[in-house]
Amino acid sequence: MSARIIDGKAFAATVRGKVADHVARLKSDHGITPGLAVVLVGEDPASEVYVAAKHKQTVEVGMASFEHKLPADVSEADLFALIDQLNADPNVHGILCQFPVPDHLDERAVVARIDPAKDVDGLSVVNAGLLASGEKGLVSCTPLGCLMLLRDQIDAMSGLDAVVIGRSNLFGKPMAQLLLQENCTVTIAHSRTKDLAAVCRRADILVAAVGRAEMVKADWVKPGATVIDVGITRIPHPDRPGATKLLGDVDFAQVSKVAGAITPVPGGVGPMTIACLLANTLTACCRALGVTEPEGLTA
Ligand SMILES: NC(=O)C1=CN([C@@H]2O[C@H](COP(=O)(O)OP(=O)(O)OC[C@H]3O[C@@H](n4cnc5c(N)ncnc54)[C@H](OP(=O)(O)O)[C@@H]3O)[C@@H](O)[C@H]2O)C=CC1
Ligand SMILES: Nc1nc(=O)c2c([nH]1)NC[C@@H]1CN(c3ccc(C(=O)N[C@@H](CCC(=O)O)C(=O)O)cc3)C=[N+]21
Repeated sequence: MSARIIDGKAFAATVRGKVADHVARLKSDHGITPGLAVVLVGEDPASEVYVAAKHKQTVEVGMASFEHKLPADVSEADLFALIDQLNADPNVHGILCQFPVPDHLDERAVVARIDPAKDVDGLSVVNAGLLASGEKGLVSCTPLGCLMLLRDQIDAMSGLDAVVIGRSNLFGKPMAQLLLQENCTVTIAHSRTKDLAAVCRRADILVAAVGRAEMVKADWVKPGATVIDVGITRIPHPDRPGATKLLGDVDFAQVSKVAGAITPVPGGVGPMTIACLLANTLTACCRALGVTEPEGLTA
């Protein structure tokens, strides 16, 4: 048997379509255009590509996009001055600082400077705490995207065994909280987990977010399980000199023979991340205005 391939690219397009409809309504009913500010420090080529994609998609759904590129040696004080200005700007509803930032800057301090109401990455202590308490906040984009894919795939998540490999603040922890909210029995695995393969084999829902190419093998996967591959490793392309290729954390060729459903890399979780960034910006804008939030775009 071979697994159903979950088309994250197509699903992300429908999410962006919903966002665009709501943006149009906000404009016509309230004269408001939601705005997203993206801050990029330095010249990391991968980050440049992501930031360009975010800008393009933000404009496509009818939102305002504000890009701020700062030199790699920018001082913390200058970066904070920009964030303060964006926090105070009524045309900016969402703020994202692309990570990684250069070593002399502290990511936690950067996140802490962003107004939690505009923290569309959901990384602030306030938003992490709201999620853990089951209250309404802004949820990190990649786990939110995975949740949307899972809700679409699985009729009843309640009572299922879910295993998340990875415990980062950006992904693993919020993903586990969301699965818990769906009444899954959740295990968070990490680099110190004993017999990871056996832990994974229990999972009805297996989510891998490590960053080790193709580490999840077919005999780690329960037959019929839903497998979500978050990991992204960029390697030199085997056939095309100079080009690169993306690999996930899951050995797709083998695991897709065992799983019930699986996300590919690319074209799975990745496109959902940017779609959810736009969804979060719209949500933040609706909350700032005190108008009804769109349905189906939040946790
Ligand atoms: N598709 C998308 O939109 C996105 C993709 N990503 C990708 O997801 C991956 C994870 O990202 P992120 O969470 O930020 O990464 P981190 O490096 O912050 O976290 C990686 C996690 O994997 C765990 N880990 C490392 N080695 C092993 C191992 N051998 N066995 C089990 N667990 C292990 C670590 O455990 P420990 O805590 O013990 O060190 C850690 O919790 C990356 O490849 C990243 O590129 C990330 C964000 C968005
Ligand atoms: N503050 C912050 N928030 C983030 O959410 C954040 C970040 N920093 N730094 C880097 C990671 C990574 N990330 C991705 C976004 C889109 C794709 C994506 O669109 N991937 C496509 C393909 C992209 C390609 O071909 O290069 C796919 O998987 O199909 C992947 C990864 C967001 N991140």
